[in-house]
Amino acid sequence: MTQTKKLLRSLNGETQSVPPIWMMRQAGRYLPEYRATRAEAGDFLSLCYNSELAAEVTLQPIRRYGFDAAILFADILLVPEALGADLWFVTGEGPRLSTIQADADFDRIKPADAIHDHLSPIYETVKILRRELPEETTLIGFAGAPWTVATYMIAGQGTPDQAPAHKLMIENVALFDKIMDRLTEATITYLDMQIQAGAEVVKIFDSWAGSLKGEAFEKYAVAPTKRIIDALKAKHPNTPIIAFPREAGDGYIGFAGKTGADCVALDNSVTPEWGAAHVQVDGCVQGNLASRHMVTGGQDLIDEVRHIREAFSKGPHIFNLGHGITPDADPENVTLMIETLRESVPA
Ligand SMILES: Cc1c2[nH]c(c1CCC(=O)O)Cc1[nH]c(c(CCC(=O)O)c1C)Cc1[nH]c(c(CCC(=O)O)c1C)Cc1[nH]c(c(C)c1CCC(=O)O)C2
Repeated sequence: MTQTKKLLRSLNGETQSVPPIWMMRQAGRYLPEYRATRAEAGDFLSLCYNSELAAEVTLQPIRRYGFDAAILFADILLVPEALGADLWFVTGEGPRLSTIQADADFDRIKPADAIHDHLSPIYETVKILRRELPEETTLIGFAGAPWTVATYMIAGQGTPDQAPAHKLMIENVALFDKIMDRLTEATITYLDMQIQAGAEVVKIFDSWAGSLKGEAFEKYAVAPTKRIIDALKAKHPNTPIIAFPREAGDGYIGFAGKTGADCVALDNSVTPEWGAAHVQVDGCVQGNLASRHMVTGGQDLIDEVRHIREAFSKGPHIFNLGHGITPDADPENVTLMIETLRESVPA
């Protein structure tokens, strides 16, 4: 079938002179309408589990900017909560979870197929979005990759170097592997349900992939991602999958081939020229404007958008930031980014 949706065309391998664009964390605190809806919901987690309001915040950046894709509003840490972990957010600091440090902690974790009762509001959000999104807008579902989610489940919070997870990997690899397996199974069934509910693309966020090196990268970033993609492709061969092994560096090379991902998202620790030469040679890439440009704006932003568009112009590309937009971003700079990207390309 020939695709008419702009995002799906890039994911099918088409080179477009103006690439599709969306933005990580495009529904977020930099938008006054997001802050108002979040206040109406009460707090961030209540917003995630309120299907009507979660759909509303997903739609806000589509209405304001006309992005080519909408990403389901939820969080990667809802899966550990559905598996039985306690989860809460500390204002100004970030997530907190009950920790897994011993076998007895793992025994309290539920089986993977027990997550759906808890996550049913998320599937409902997906259904509402498929009804309400403009027909040209692609709906992206997502989950965290097992390694990234495990780092939060083990430490009970975000950590700069993921040390508690690395420590458990060394001191009790059997327990560590059990956590990874359970998360891999849960991620497969969670993404399967999102696709059944109407997600047209799914993205796997491995935000802390960069702290895995060598063999550990192969075992805990590449292998679980491949297992998830193999399982999803067996059921949904036509649903494209974006993988984001953030800050993987050389690990980006060959990642699509090794895992079966249709697109690899690049953070801005690599240059677009490097990404084109080493990653786009294998297929579609997504990225990779530094989020700080959404704060600083100006000619610097314009130059960098043109630079990235040009560097990736020889192959399939989805324009995005290298990581999520930050709360201090100026909404006007997002408009400037989109207008610059969509301006007529000099011959
Ligand atoms: C590590 C991680 C998390 N969540 C996520 C990741 C992986 C991507 C990344 O590295 O950013 C992914 C995520 N989180 C959120 C989405 C929704 C879709 C999107 O807009 O991209 C997605 C895809 C909403 C959110 N998730 C969170 C917010 C801010 C919550 C608020 O409104 O206060 C949003 C919009 C909270 C969150 N959630 C998480 C943290 C560490 C935090 C606190 C940091 C922060 O406040 O920005 C865990």
